Amino acid sequence: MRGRNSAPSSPGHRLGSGCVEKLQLLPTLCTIFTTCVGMSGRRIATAPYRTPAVSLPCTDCQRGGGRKAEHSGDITAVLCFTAGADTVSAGKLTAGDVTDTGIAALRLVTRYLPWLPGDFGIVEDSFNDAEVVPLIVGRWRELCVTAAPATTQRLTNEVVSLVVIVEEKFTLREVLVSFKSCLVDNDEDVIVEHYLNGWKGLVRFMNSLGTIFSFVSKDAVNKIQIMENYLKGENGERYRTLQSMVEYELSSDLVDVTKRGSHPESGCRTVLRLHRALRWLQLFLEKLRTSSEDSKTSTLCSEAYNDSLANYHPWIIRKTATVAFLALPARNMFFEVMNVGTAEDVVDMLGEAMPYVSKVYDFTQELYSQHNLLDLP
Ligand SMILES: CCCCCCCC/C=C\CCCCCCCC(=O)N[C@@H](COP(=O)(O)O)[C@H](O)/C=C/CCCCCCCCCCCCC
Repeated sequence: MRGRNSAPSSPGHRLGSGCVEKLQLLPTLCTIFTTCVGMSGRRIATAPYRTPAVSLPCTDCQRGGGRKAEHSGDITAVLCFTAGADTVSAGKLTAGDVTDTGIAALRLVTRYLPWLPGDFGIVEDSFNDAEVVPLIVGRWRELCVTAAPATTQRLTNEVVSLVVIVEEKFTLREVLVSFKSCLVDNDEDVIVEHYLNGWKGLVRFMNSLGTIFSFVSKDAVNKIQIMENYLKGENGERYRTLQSMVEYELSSDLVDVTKRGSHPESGCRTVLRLHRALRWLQLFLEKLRTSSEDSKTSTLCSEAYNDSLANYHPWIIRKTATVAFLALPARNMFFEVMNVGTAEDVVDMLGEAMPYVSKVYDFTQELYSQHNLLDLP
């Protein structure tokens, strides 16, 4: 388990080779299968981690009451624990931090700390690699750290820290704002940080649809994390915009151009993967916007996928994605999760958002095309 000062690692690093990553699709396929045929005993809810409000007394910062109002409303909460180590810094938390010890502690907490809001029995299910990664990329806060109420001492001698991570409900508006604000210099450049924020918002949306898409969000989170590591690194300034990133990486020979070699996770390559996914998003959102009330989101999503991302994915991923799309909620429910208002409001907001998403896509496409980067391995 990592402590406060340990460096974050991407899930990809921990998994090792691509083969291992592909193997990880098997549990997803099983989940999809059991969900679809109703054999799992519990269907995946559309918003499994939502709780109505947070009212955590924080004996460390003493701000429990003050934050109560701030956090009222629909939220997503996840508990994480460190055993015998210093507090897990929220910003440094990765899936690797959640161990069997954490799960055991969670069981104890749900039994002994009745003041914790929400149904954490459900959250417990999310304590595995596939689930925790997406949940930590949202906008969350450390609410209650260390020195939890006396009852904590009944947990176990080992558990010394309790971190409560709260994620606010997704709203399409924040994604719109991110994609809008990432365009600079008369739409001639894209700020990487805001671009990633847009993706983080989308990943949160996807997470709220249930665990079935965790294999997708895991990959997206991995790529977001790679880019954030560059931004935080010593050459972070070079990664501030897409233009500067491309210029820097190409001029410093940091891109594997023909086959994967010494730079398998270059910024250029990583953004290219997200960029291709942005095309899918563009097509999907446009289909959603112009769809009729009885349109099937799974069909819209599938069509958008087949016309974009599918061209770059191997058979196993295409099949897995296609089956997962079947679990997408109906159009009205889908719109509801966007948290914008009525269906008309969603359509209006999509109309407002689309030009920005398109501008970001077009700019990136042009930049990559100019530098022959559209086929990076
Ligand atoms: C405003 C709300 C409406 C739309 C909400 C959409 C939310 C979508 C959020 C994230 C989209 C996922 C982005 C996926 C990035 C995939 C990048 C990629 O192609 N990766 C593959 C190649 O990477 P390397 O191996 O070369 O490093 C990787 O192999 C992919 C693995 C995962 C499968 C990706 C399937 C993509 C399906 C996209 C549809 C998501 C469905 C969400 C439904 C709302």
